[in-house]
Amino acid sequence: MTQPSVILATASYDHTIRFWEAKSGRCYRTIQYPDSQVNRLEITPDKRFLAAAGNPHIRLFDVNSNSPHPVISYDSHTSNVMAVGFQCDGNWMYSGSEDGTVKIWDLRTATCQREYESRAAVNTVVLHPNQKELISGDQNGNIRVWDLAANSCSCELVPEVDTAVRSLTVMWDGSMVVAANNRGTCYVWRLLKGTQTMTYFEPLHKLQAHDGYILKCLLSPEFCDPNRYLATASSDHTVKIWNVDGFTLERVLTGHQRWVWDCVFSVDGAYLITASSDTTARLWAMSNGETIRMYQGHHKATAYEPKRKPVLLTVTSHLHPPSVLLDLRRRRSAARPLPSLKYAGGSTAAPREKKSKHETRNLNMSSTIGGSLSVEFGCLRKHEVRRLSTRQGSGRMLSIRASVVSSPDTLELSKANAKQAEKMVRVGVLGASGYTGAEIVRLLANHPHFGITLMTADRKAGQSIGSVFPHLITQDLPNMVAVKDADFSNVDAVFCCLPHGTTQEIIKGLPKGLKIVDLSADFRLRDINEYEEWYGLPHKAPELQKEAVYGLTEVLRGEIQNARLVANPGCYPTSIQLPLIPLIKAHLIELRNIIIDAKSGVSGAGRGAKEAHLYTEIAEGLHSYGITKHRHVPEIEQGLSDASNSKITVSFTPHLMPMSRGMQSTIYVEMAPGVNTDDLYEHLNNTYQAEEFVRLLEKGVVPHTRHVRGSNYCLMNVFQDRIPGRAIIISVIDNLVKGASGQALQNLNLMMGFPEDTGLQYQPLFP
Ligand SMILES: NC(=O)C1=CN([C@@H]2O[C@H](COP(=O)(O)OP(=O)(O)OC[C@H]3O[C@@H](n4cnc5c(N)ncnc54)[C@H](OP(=O)(O)O)[C@@H]3O)[C@@H](O)[C@H]2O)C=CC1
Ligand SMILES: CC(=O)N[C@@H](CCC(=O)OP(=O)(O)O)C(=O)O
Repeated sequence: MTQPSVILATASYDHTIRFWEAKSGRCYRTIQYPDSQVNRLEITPDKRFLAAAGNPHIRLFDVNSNSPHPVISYDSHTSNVMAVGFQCDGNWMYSGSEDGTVKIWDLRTATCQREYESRAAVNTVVLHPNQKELISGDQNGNIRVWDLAANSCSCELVPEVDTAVRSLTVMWDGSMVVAANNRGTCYVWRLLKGTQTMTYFEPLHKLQAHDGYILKCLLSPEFCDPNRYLATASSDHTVKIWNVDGFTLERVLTGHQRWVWDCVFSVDGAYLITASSDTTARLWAMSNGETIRMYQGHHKATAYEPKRKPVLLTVTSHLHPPSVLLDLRRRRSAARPLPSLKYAGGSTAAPREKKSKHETRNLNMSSTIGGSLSVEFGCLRKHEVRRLSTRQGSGRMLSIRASVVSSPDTLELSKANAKQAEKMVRVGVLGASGYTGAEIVRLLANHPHFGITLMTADRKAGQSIGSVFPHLITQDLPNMVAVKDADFSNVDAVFCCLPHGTTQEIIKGLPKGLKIVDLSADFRLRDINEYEEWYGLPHKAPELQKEAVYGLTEVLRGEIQNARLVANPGCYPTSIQLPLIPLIKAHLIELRNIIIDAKSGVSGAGRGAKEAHLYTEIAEGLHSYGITKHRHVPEIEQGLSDASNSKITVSFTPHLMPMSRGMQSTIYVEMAPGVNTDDLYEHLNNTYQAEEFVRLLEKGVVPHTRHVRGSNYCLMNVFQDRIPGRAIIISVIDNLVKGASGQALQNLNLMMGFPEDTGLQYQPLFP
């Protein structure tokens, strides 16, 4: 699909996001956002995705698809997300929330890489065009500058004590910043480059722009130059356009019937789009201030919202008039503040000094760059760098500043520094003498933050890892001990690589503070009766089952991040659910007649000696087993049924292949009426294009197990069946990596707040 040159999207408290044809005013796509209001929209710099900030998620939608589902969700805020934006090359995303934090996210893995704690609800965040400083404004009236290189708060400004800062905007060339507040006032600072990376704020102007609240302020884009404008959208139903040269009023845009919440310039600055709680968005010509088009379709607040809460509209756009074919890398963000309950007579709504309309005041402020106090401006200026707490990853306090590399562009931890600065996560491997345990040891050999302090075995207790697995002889690790002799005082997290049936009691006995990834099947089935039926064993830890989170990373990332106990999926279920869940969620395939023909390497059965796994029984042939009765059936059906909200029954036949590792699932499905294999391909491609480990091959290319050997990848593809209306999906993984230890490590990375691919960047071993 070709990239649209015009993107205009709005969202509202009516729980929908709408895409509009800018010229005709037609709404051509509506996305439901069922579980929250949408506070804020932003388009990625490559214009492929739309970020929608809700409560408490940020979700990324594909601009070019018709999918109602997000491509990825960013889930660690705990309250309304009020601001979202992107680094200019789209390497990372930032956000601000009513939970009082500003976060930086790895776009692809959805992990929070940094967290800065403000002391009040964050209403607005902007990124300085130098890409090195985030500026946030909060409900208590504080403006804070977060120096990304130093990883600290480098400056605090309080233009008006206890008056919420609703919106911030930075000039495209980084020369000026404007803050707008609840009293209708704009504060303007000239930005000056300091001796190091730090920017200095020189008070420049105070503008009493509106009598009501200013809900959004926005400086015009680069291609407006040499004319420079400031737009201020207000609760007084108007938008005012100010000439930045002297801050004189250029024009007043009137027409909206209620509060104007948001506005955004077209790329060339010739148009402004506004969004109002009168449920309309409007396109205005900057040349004469007239409405050119109205966008109508949003509704009043839904039953979800408290009565009388205003309908809030937010807008984002990439409006490219055909004559303008310039790439705008520094397009300004379309930040939009939310209503606050404090508006209704709260402390922030103190009586205002009555001023003449349009009055501007040049306060002739001190030009001292490092001045500690500018009384005229009513603003405290702290040149002393203040260290507010910062966090690395989701929740891990970073106590040592030097542990962050100086390159704010990549925001990656310097491995060397991080090792020095941070405590290693001490990992226990229960069942290290088995296949999946040994695979964990192999993967952790290159992990910068995880170190093994404990390993257990049963028959092989007392032995060294090198004696049991000579390929791991180089690993300087403690000898394996029996579980009963294990000392967990030296352990932060555990991989449990034990046979099912033995695991529940062992995990129940572990110290409560440990993070646990269980590779066995003991906590995968939510329904304990189902576990007992399929595994023929009583469940020994039903209370723990309630807290266990199923660890299919790409599907349940948000839950996994916050989990203490993760039930790592089975290998067959991983290879099957990864392609089927997105297709089911998008209603692209029928829920009946799903037939799965799956093949596994023999290591899938573990290292224990069994007659059926002798070379003579396995070699030179194919061995079907567990027909209709395999214990992965309820696990597969649980995941697919969750995706469809209805009970799904599958036909699943596993086979043993004469190979040591690898797994292929060949899945036969019926497509929904009107759907073809291109639709399935497109949807899977969209779903997984931002994923590191799940990849759709080029059309027609067949996935083979030999192409994932030793790696954490899942490769898949879709083929047209000869029977009309049916499709064949092939998915391959390495059963010991993505099917077990690799996915387990991906999950523990998430649980400990590290990028989820840490220690997993092995390319497949081929041939
Ligand atoms: N192999 C695979 O591809 C996959 C496996 N899994 C699951 O991961 C878990 C581990 O599998 P895998 O590594 O293949 O199994 P293995 O049989 O290779 O290893 C089992 C491990 O558990 C130890 N162990 C066995 N019985 C006990 C016991 N009663 N108490 C304490 N420790 C015990 C063994 O010690 P010792 O060797 O000293 O006797 C060994 O370290 C299983 O639940 C399996 O179903 C999940 C996905 C894929
Ligand atoms: C080849 C082979 O025997 N494979 C195993 C599945 C491996 C796996 O994922 O087992 P868990 O569900 O116990 O974790 C089996 O079919 O039982």
